[in-house]
Amino acid sequence: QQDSLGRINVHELLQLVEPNLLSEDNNTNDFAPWSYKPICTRFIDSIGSKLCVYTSSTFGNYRGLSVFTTPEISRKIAASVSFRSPKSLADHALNVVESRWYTKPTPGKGLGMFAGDHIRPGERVTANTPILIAYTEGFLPKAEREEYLRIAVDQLPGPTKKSLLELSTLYDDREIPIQGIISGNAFDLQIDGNGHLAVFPEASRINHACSPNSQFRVDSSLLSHYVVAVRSIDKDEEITIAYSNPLEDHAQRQQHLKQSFDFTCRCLRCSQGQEADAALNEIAELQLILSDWTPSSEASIKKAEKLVKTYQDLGLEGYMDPAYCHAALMYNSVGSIRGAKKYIDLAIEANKLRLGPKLSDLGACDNMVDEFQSHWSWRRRKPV
Ligand SMILES: C[S@@+](CC[C@H](N)C(=O)[O-])C[C@H]1O[C@@H](n2cnc3c(N)ncnc32)[C@H](O)[C@@H]1O
Repeated sequence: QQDSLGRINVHELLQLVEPNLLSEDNNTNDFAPWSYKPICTRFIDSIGSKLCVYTSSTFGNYRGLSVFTTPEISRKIAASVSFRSPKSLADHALNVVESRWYTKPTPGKGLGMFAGDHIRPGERVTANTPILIAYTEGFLPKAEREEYLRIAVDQLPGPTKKSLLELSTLYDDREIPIQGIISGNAFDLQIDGNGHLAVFPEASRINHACSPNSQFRVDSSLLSHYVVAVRSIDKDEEITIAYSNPLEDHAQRQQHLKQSFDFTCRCLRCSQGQEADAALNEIAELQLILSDWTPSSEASIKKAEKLVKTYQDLGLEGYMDPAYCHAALMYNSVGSIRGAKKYIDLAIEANKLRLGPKLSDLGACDNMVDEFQSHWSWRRRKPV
């Protein structure tokens, strides 16, 4: 039976799955912190493990969480600070029900999320724990994966299960509805170096734009997902994030969005088509010049300021840290601590917004704060 699983049809599979649902441990009822006995697949050679469904009905202030992953990863999740200390979730204001936003239908994009009030740049829009996490794998037959995911969803608390099943679906395949929902709504979550897909139902209602007014980030150590405004958002304005890299050109963005999310983007930038790519080319050109440290370099303060402005004009406020870093280096390289300080502070702020408070990857700008004169870039260029 094991060898033929990949070839049997769904009806046969449905009869097979029940007896094949192996309990991880038949001898004890002690599966805390999980609320149900884990239900596992057989050993999957390519993963080097079985995969099991684990559900906590109480995690995240009784919002609940189901996980389909390996026993080893489930132990890591259970040992994480978010599981051991519910207070840590409160400390980070996670799963707080706020009236900062509401959802309503949008023309051509399904439901969308809108600002219930004016939201300032840097303010949080959502901050939540996931309700479903699934190990990313392509080894289980889809129908079999669906069976386990169905159990994962059925074991969630009623309102949480409802919020998941109401989400939009990427493909209308009645045989694998949960996978349709996951494909259309999940965010990547790395746990212990292993890819997982995680569903955060609030953020799932946020539509895409290529000049988004908000930015998301996932904190795997705290099992949390944040959406933060990157520019001022008016009351009743739609809240948007980027599903694809906004620094890619029009064709690349459209291809990614079509392939991964099955829609054609008609946002302001996309409506200008390839014409808007000229600004991206200008960014690339300016960055190349500003990265040239040879004596014949054409780098200048004017070009650094132009780079910052081009990012802003494209509505890429959430992606500004490289531009600010170039500007900080440029000012420092002509001995202007004032200019360097202004831009390094902006670069750090933008970087934290994008990657979270714990991470810092400023590349060439690293170690510049308060060390302007000992930084490698100090007076590297002749003032013009
Ligand atoms: C994560 S959901 C976003 C919320 C969704 N609109 C809903 O009704 O629940 C992703 C799906 O929303 C739609 N969508 C998101 N952004 C869009 C856009 N800019 N243009 C058209 N459709 C969009 C696509 O169908 C996409 O697969």
